[in-house]
Amino acid sequence: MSFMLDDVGLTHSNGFTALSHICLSAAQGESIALIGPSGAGKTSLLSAIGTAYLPTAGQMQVLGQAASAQSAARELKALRSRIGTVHQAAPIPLRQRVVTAVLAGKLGQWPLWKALASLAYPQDIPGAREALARVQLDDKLFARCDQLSGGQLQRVGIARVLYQQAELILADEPVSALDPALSQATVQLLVQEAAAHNATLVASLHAVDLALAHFSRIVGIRGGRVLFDLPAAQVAAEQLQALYAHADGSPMPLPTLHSDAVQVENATSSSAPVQVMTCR
Ligand SMILES: Nc1ncnc2c1ncn2[C@@H]1O[C@H](COP(=O)(O)OP(=O)(O)OP(=O)(O)O)[C@@H](O)[C@H]1O
Repeated sequence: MSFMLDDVGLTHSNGFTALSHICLSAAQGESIALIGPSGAGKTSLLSAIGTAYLPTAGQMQVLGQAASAQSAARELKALRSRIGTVHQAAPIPLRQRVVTAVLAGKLGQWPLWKALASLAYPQDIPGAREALARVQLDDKLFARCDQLSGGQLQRVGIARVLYQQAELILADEPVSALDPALSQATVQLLVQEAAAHNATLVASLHAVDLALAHFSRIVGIRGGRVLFDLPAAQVAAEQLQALYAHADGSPMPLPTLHSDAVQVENATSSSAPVQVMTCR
């Protein structure tokens, strides 16, 4: 088991409940796409699984460890070093060199002396070059991050996670700054790399066609709840209409969906509403 959330809720410090009654688990090596409208709770769910926000209700286990507000800081730090996160906007200091930003993926795994030394002089230049080559950015090895485009910076964030060789990869809109061709190639790369290293991958995506084309399992999130959790081949037009419908139930134009996998344009809305999944 890679992670298991049992009736998890997350209420932020301002009192807003972003997640409720989430029951979700994944076997090690699974690839899961999270889809859902803006504000549905996808980032909150990824943050909870990555232990950046700890659940305020329910139980959670990640990589064999219970993770809660009661967990020791040392245990959480060790756990986080096994989790790689690709952010929508990579949290990379812009004055940093690309090589240093990539090597930062292993700072949590290296002994303190090596981590500090690497900040002064990169400790594994061949490793960083190899990770950058996988996202076609090896020519930028010694460039400063503030000399890169937003899309290139996003790929540096992906190279960092590939270099980290994380057991669990959480990717929050990992291709939001990339053009369609590069988005396709980058999602494919993430899925392939995760599979090659038996890492679990959970990625939130607004591009439903990319999710359906590259991931075997699709989880639909809406209003902080899991609306459906299905093999990609079983995701039908009704599920997508319910997921992206306006609050009053009227259908909303679906986000990017060009794939032949789901013929949503021709779909008629099902009269049976899609039910929110309950834990048991
Ligand atoms: N730190 C926070 N404090 C308070 N509320 C928050 C916080 N983070 C997120 N929220 C709220 O939780 C809800 C879910 O946000 P979240 O970012 O998880 O959605 P999302 O599905 O990732 O959206 P998007 O697709 O637009 O990125 C939103 O209403 C948001 O305003």
